[in-house]
Amino acid sequence: MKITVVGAGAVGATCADNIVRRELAQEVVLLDIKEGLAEGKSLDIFQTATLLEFDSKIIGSTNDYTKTAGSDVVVITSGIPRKPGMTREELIGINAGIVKTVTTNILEHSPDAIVVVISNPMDTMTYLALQASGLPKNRIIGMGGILDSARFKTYLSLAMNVPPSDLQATVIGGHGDTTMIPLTRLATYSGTPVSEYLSAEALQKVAADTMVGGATLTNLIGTSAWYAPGASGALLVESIVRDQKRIFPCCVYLEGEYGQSDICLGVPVVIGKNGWEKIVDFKLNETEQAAFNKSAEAVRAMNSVLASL
Ligand SMILES: NC(=O)c1ccc[n+]([C@@H]2O[C@H](COP(=O)([O-])OP(=O)(O)OC[C@H]3O[C@@H](n4cnc5c(N)ncnc54)[C@H](O)[C@@H]3O)[C@@H](O)[C@H]2O)c1
Ligand SMILES: O=C(O)C[C@H](O)C(=O)O
Repeated sequence: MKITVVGAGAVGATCADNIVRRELAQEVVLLDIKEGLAEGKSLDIFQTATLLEFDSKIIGSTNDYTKTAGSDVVVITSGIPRKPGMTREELIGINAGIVKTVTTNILEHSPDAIVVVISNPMDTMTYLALQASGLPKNRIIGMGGILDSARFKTYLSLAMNVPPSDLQATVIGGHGDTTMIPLTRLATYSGTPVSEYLSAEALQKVAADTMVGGATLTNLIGTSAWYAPGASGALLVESIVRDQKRIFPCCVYLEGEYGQSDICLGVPVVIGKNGWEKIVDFKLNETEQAAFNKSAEAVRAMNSVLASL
């Protein structure tokens, strides 16, 4: 198994680090356009092999795509992150060009790869990667919902004072401050609805905190987050390379599912060796479906900007 991570910045390097620690591939390639960055970070990460006892090799490359040839999975993290006060959507102008070029370069050398898109605005970048590549829809997966769901569980855990790993909670819709939909109705604490532990107001606050989870971190750090994003990317890759068939909310191309078409948006999917293999129907109620439709409207408006770039 061979995995490439494009972008050796904060998210890309953290994702690659998680991938080798979990031994998801014999070979991992970290690639960046900035001279020396990917080589340096890869060497640093590989020097932890004897300390952390993993048996995956990682090498770096400055924009030499021949090194990525034959990759089974490629994770795209290249692109600028937002600064405090910005939305993810404001990154479209610069990141669209980067994601398009990277997708083309990658597929030239790894035509069979499954592509995971992390660069923001992620829903639109996933749609762009699908269009630019012409790949079958199942091989393009946007990562955002896994991260947003992890944040949802974190805020629930803090509010309820219970371990995050005992919580099941999912965020669907777009990966944007106003477009994501934390499904509070379906969240459980080991099978029991969380509404039995939290008041409606408390649950509302958890949902609101989740939606601005990325912005909160960006304001605190000065740039956007990377530990949880990198780990989320690696978890998605793990389900692909180990064919685990885990159900994660991911950004995938919809053709009528959840009432939407010709759009990439976050819905629960089964992830396995073929990429996203099946869309799971959560049977949304009227309010949730209305929120999903509104989210789709916003993402569709952003997708339409692509034509003018
Ligand atoms: N989807 C998510 O859940 C999620 C989570 C966190 C961050 N992000 C997004 O991920 C992206 C990366 O964030 P970051 O914090 O790692 O930023 P960063 O600035 O630390 O790293 C980005 C890297 O991309 C590289 N790069 C730029 N153009 C390139 C090209 N053409 N080819 C190869 N490499 C190129 C840069 O040199 C840089 O090292 C941002 O767009 C950010 O918004 C998404
Ligand atoms: O918040 C951001 O801009 C980065 C990322 O999408 C996140 O949610 O952490």
